[in-house]
Amino acid sequence: MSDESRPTPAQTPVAAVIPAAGRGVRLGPGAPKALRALNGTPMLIHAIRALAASRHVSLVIVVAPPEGAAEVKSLLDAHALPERTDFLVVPGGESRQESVRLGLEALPPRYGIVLVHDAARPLVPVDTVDAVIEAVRDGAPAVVPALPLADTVKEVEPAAVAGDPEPVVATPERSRLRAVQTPQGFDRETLVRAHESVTENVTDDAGMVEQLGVPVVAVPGHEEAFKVTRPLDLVLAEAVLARRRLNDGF
Ligand SMILES: Nc1ccn([C@@H]2O[C@H](COP(=O)(O)OP(=O)(O)OP(=O)(O)O)[C@@H](O)[C@H]2O)c(=O)n1
Ligand SMILES: C[C@](O)(CO)[C@H](O)COP(=O)(O)O
Repeated sequence: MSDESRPTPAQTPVAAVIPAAGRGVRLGPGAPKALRALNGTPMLIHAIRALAASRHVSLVIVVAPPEGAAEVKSLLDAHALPERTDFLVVPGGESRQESVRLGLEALPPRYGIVLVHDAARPLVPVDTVDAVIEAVRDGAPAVVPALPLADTVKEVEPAAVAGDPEPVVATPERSRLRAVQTPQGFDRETLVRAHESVTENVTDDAGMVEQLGVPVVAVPGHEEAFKVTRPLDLVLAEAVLARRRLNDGF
């Protein structure tokens, strides 16, 4: 692409990949986590709406449970979603990492900025999404939303048997630690390179970019962007939705 036809950072199209192929084992028995309801609407639909609420996001790629792509397509057809956003559904893989990679493989060439957002973080506010996009547009190759910790964190020697006492080996300085959320935002080339070259198991996409030696920056996250992981998180998510309804006056 010549310099003249290359989009400026402010024009670079933004796509979001939403990995939604996990089972949700920690949530307990039931449908795949992303398809479970929050106030009557599937968690995945909340997450899609949260990303599509950003006027910068013009494509959302949903990575569905491997056998559930048709069901997810029907769900998208059955729920009101912004008309200015395009949607694609692809089947996911065995791990989050593989699901994100499969989502990236479906990404059309014109998208230069990619967000990766857990379906399990259905309530992320649009201001957080936009803050991540803005930091990438300002030149950061990888951006994570992050919050300071409320708890003191200990590093332990993990017990061989769950529940056994674990020797504490270190106490990292809490003021330097952050709990990292999604959406994480990337310059497309950087994220694709990370997924092509990093094979170790990592728990987030920014961790893969760090392994390339590329800098990652953190911007303020939001307490409502928490991850629905265990049953108590469902209670909290429904309480947040109830509070939003009250605040919105309906
Ligand atoms: N093979 C997988 C595993 C996870 N995910 C997605 O990655 C996100 C974060 O994962 P997590 O919250 O751990 O979800 P699960 O893997 O479903 O949870 P659990 O570990 O309790 O089974 C979720 O949106 C989940 O659907 C995915 O797309 N493909
Ligand atoms: C990507 C993530 O949400 C950042 O906090 C998190 O690492 C996902 O971890 P999980 O164990 O796969 O839920």
